[in-house]
Amino acid sequence: MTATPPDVLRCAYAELVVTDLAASRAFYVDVLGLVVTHEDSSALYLRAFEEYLHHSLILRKGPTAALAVLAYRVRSAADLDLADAYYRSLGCRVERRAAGATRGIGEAVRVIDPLGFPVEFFHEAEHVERFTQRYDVHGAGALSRLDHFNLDTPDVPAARRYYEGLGFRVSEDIQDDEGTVYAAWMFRKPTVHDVALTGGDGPRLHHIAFASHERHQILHICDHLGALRKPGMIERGPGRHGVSNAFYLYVRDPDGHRIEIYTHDYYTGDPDNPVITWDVHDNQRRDWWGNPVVPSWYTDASVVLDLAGAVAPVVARAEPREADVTIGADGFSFSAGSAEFKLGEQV
Ligand SMILES: O=C1C=CC(S(=O)(=O)O)=CC1(O)O
Ligand SMILES: [Ca+2]
Ligand SMILES: [Fe+2]
Repeated sequence: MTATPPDVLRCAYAELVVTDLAASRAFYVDVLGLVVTHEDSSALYLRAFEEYLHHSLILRKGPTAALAVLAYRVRSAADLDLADAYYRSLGCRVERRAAGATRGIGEAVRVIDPLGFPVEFFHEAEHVERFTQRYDVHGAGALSRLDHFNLDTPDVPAARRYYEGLGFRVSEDIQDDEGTVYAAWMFRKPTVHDVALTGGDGPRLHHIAFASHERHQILHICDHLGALRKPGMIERGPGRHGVSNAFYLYVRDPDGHRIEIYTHDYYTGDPDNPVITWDVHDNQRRDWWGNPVVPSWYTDASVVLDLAGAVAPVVARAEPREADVTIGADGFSFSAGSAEFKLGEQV
């Protein structure tokens, strides 16, 4: 009999290993405006303005830039035993962590999931001041909350089945007419996604996304990076996504970790929420305006650690790669079903 999965509420925090804590602090606090809940010589605990749990991002100093853990909040403490049994039934490495093993987080279950990612499930967490209306401390680029994780994984259908087993539903995906699946977006909270599965060499972290309330906050972050003479930290965008319809920006932190800033997408909470499937050749799927996707967006991602802190081996994607097959918003462009042809940069 299949074990009962934990009741996942949402993506809740990530821990990134960074090689220069001061440089990272300058980026995440001074440019992105995240609030410092706690800091010491080895780590920064950060949150966005609408968040009242201790943190949604930990930056920990270390020798190799990597993802240390992705954490999902579960509905109750009872879900920790369900998580423990569920992952043991899947044959995964499982660790129980006492309250406080991670500052601000209660008892937790940490696993290496079937896709090779370090994932934690927790319920209890320390509450701190929620800065929703502390407009006196919001900067012009204020971020409201953590929105999603995007994961590079070689076999998207297998990853989709694994997350469906956890009760996640698909909101959108990208396929071709041979049935190859290039990416899928899946949710527990009623938005487009808590996790996106991007077909690629993995396990690797493609990005972590924070939501802002307005497009002007995204534009301010771009202007701020320009003022710092650091436009190279802007990797892709600003623009309007086809998938999710969110206004977006991708930036690269001092270690190359990718962070997306993402304005609100759309509500997905009804049981009959329609799934949107995009053709991989539709040049509006990744950018509604048909702008090319920079090659680094397809190639670069952060390695992940195992429970002992070693870098996990990366498995190459066997299926076709999106950047190789599409002439959509990644190079030469045409809109699905139309003769319009727009020359872009060839990948
Ligand atoms: O959050 C996202 C929503 C949409 C897209 S896409 O580039 O429009 O496919 C990418 C993304 O996964 O980062
Ligand atoms: Ca651009
Ligand atoms: Fe994203």
